Amino acid sequence: MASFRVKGGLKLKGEITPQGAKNEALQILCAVLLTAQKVTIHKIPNIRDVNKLIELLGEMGVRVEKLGPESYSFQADAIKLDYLETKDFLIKASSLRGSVMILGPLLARFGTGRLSKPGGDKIGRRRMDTHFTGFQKLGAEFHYDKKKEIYHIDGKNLKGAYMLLDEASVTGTANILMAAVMAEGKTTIYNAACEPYLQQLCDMLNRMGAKITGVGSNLLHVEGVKELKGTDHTLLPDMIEIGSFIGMAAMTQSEITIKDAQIHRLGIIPETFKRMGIKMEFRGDDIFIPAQKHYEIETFIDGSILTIADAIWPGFTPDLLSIVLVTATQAKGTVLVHQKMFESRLFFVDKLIDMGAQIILCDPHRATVIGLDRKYPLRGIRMTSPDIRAGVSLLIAAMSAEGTSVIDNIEQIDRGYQYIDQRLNALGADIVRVD
Ligand SMILES: CC(=O)N[C@H]1[C@@H](OP(=O)(O)OP(=O)(O)OC[C@H]2O[C@@H](n3ccc(=O)[nH]c3=O)[C@H](O)[C@@H]2O)O[C@H](CO)[C@@H](O)[C@@H]1O
Ligand SMILES: C=C(OP(=O)(O)O)C(=O)O
Repeated sequence: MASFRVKGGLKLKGEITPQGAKNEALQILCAVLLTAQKVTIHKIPNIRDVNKLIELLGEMGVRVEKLGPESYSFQADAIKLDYLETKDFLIKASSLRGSVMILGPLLARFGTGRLSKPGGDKIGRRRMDTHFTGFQKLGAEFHYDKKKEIYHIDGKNLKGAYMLLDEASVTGTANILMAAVMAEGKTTIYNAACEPYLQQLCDMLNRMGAKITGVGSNLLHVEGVKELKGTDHTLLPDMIEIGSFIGMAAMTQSEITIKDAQIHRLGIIPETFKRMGIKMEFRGDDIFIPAQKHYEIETFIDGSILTIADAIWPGFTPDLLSIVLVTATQAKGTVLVHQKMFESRLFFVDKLIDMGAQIILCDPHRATVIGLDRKYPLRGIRMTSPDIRAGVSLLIAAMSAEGTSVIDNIEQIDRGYQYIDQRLNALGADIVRVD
């Protein structure tokens, strides 16, 4: 288990370029299974989850070629379906959440898929019903081996269907969409998730020959085609990394420019940080955050305490609520953070409380943060990172704190943030990786 030793109280200065988006990468990488032709992908981040998925694709028979530091080509012209029956496959596939999205493409192209319980953050229940109900609507048969915890999905000759998803699941929508693109006839997916990464997936599939309309809305229409061809795709900048850098700049009183942020695809994210009093300027496609001694959380118009809650896109992404929460600890004012989607994602606040933050955990979904307005700095402590976003929130807390902190279990952070220690040290941070 590796750790970060973080010297607090340092101000950062300079430019940082966001990595390619983790959660988009996981969808796009699974989509390479949909064609026997070559697919080239650019801006692939060098992070644990993505590397694991690339390795898994390689084991499945996909020919993987590294073309440059962030570019790869993939060719799925010799998939070894018998590998899906091995223990090695089940173990590797279950080590990350994103692997669940190999099921849709496998079903579409080969009429069969297998998976053991997918991994990912332990942040509450993470059900998969939406995925399987969608596959069943297309005519596939689903079987769950309870003893071995293996999901089986089988079905040749999928047929297009109308479906109203029981929840706008991100990976569920991607999975069903990829299963539907080669189903016979017309599929309609209502209550689809529509975040930018899904829009990117739709655009990529359309370039491969799919016929999807309604992109960007929660009503997708798919006209099935016989086969798909190769394409080139470039990932968006990671919006969760961008949000993390905004929070980090405010907490550490740093002057940072986030380069090439594709601001028009960030939805409500910049506005939400602005409501916390954080000043930022859009300079072309860069976000300039000046060093700011104080930032004051707005209230609602009637003077009541601001609530920041997650919601499906175009609402505020749940993956940034932990960052909002830590950033509020040194703001002036009070905010109620309401994590509606996941029930175990706020428990990391006990570490922030140990550091001196004023937080009341109201229940598993809600925490009230009373900002200290920098009257008292947080204190450096030793702590463990429970999940990817809490991990980065603790890193931000440690960077702003007085003294030195140690963060254990940084494998969680490495799941989704590329060379984060080196990139932040280049701006003036002091983070040492201890193995
Ligand atoms: C690999 C990947 O892409 N992971 C992301 C993906 O996970 P993932 O696709 O697994 O998450 P889902 O969108 O399926 O659902 C997330 C949670 O929200 C609940 N839910 C979802 C939709 C809804 O309308 N109502 C509702 O309550 C679900 O029951 C679940 O507990 O989307 C999540 C929600 O943005 C993000 O946190 C994850 O980072
Ligand atoms: C929850 C997340 O990831 P995963 O779905 O891979 O666990 C995340 O990226 O914040």
